[in-house]
Amino acid sequence: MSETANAALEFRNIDILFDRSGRRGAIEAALARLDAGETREEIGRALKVTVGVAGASLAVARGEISVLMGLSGSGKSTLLRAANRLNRPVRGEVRIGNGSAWLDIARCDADTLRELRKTRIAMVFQQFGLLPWRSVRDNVGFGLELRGLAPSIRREIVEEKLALVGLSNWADAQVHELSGGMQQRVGLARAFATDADILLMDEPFSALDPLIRRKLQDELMDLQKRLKKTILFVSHDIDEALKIGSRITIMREGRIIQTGTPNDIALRPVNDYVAEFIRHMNPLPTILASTVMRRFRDLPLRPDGMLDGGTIAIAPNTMTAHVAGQDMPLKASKDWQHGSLCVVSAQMSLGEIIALRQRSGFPVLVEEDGQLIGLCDDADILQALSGERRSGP
Ligand SMILES: Nc1ncnc2c1ncn2[C@@H]1O[C@H](COP(=O)(O)OP(=O)(O)OP(=O)(O)O)[C@@H](O)[C@H]1O
Repeated sequence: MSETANAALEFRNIDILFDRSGRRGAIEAALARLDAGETREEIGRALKVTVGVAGASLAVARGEISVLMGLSGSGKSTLLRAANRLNRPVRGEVRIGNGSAWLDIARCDADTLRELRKTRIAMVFQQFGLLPWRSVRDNVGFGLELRGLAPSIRREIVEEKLALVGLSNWADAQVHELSGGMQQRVGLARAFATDADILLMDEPFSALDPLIRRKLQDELMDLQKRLKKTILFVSHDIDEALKIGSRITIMREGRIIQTGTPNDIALRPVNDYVAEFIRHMNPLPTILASTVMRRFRDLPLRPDGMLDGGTIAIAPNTMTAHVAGQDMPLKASKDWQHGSLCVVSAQMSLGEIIALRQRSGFPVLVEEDGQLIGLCDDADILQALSGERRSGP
């Protein structure tokens, strides 16, 4: 299946320009300069037109969390806001699946747009966007009220969404009585209450302190496993992006520089700009066992026919290993007990591998499709942490 066939939302060659000159024809003139290869800065200086986004194409797959990453001013929010036409592209399409057809949000009529915003696309803002004089319950039900749903139906939906975000006991509180983290949960519950299949999240956690922020990231990922929404998420924090994103898009000066899975971005940055972002990341949740490990096929053979892994020798055929002076069975489980070897999936994160290595006291073995394929020992872990990673199969 092509990438776009499974897309719930798709940006195609989007240009978003802001005219500060007030002159007729300024946007057209800016587009002509853009096509001629002028930079955002040159166009801004010559015409007083800001290039918010240029030539951006991105397919957001159904059920994924797609993160837009970049420095301040790189165009993340501007692109996100094109998804519900808070910003209208001057060129390009914003396609949303509508039954078996596609709808262009950039060009649809006002009634269709209103309907899309009410039922299909919900937004969660950094500053929560709550109504402080209303109760938690009334904030969550606000969108439903606008849609004219009867109070009894509203109440039922609101209770359900409050339970989802763990705020059932706070339904009657005023939002100003809640902490920042709780207020953002109200924002989430409000977005879920609309039943929208697409959520736009503009730095929703960046106003929160780091602990609460991490907790809400975890909660969002848990909720997402159950709800399977299509989420477009803006962040300027590489660790957040790598943690929650199924795919990450790096933007610079209005343009998309690279889109890929966290592992792709971390291991195969397309240029120095992306590599610079990666240099500042925390690799623990992102780097996978398949990247950290030494592959069995690269290990030397000992005279007794076992694979020589340094502190451990392995006989994959008989599923045994010789380590710390004893023969031990290899068991395919990530459950650890001190003194037993662990076999983990190739998809396990470096953070988890380190924990297992510490707890078991032995190198961690890696399997894929039921076959043992490699091992991670201290030297492999240190190498991964130092940024020198083995890549490719
Ligand atoms: N409504 C607007 N009118 C004029 N210029 C705008 C408008 N919205 C965005 N811009 C400009 O477009 C560019 C991209 O801004 P945008 O807010 O999308 O960046 P960002 O990557 O989201 O940054 P941040 O992380 O600081 O929010 C900036 O130069 C900004 O000044």
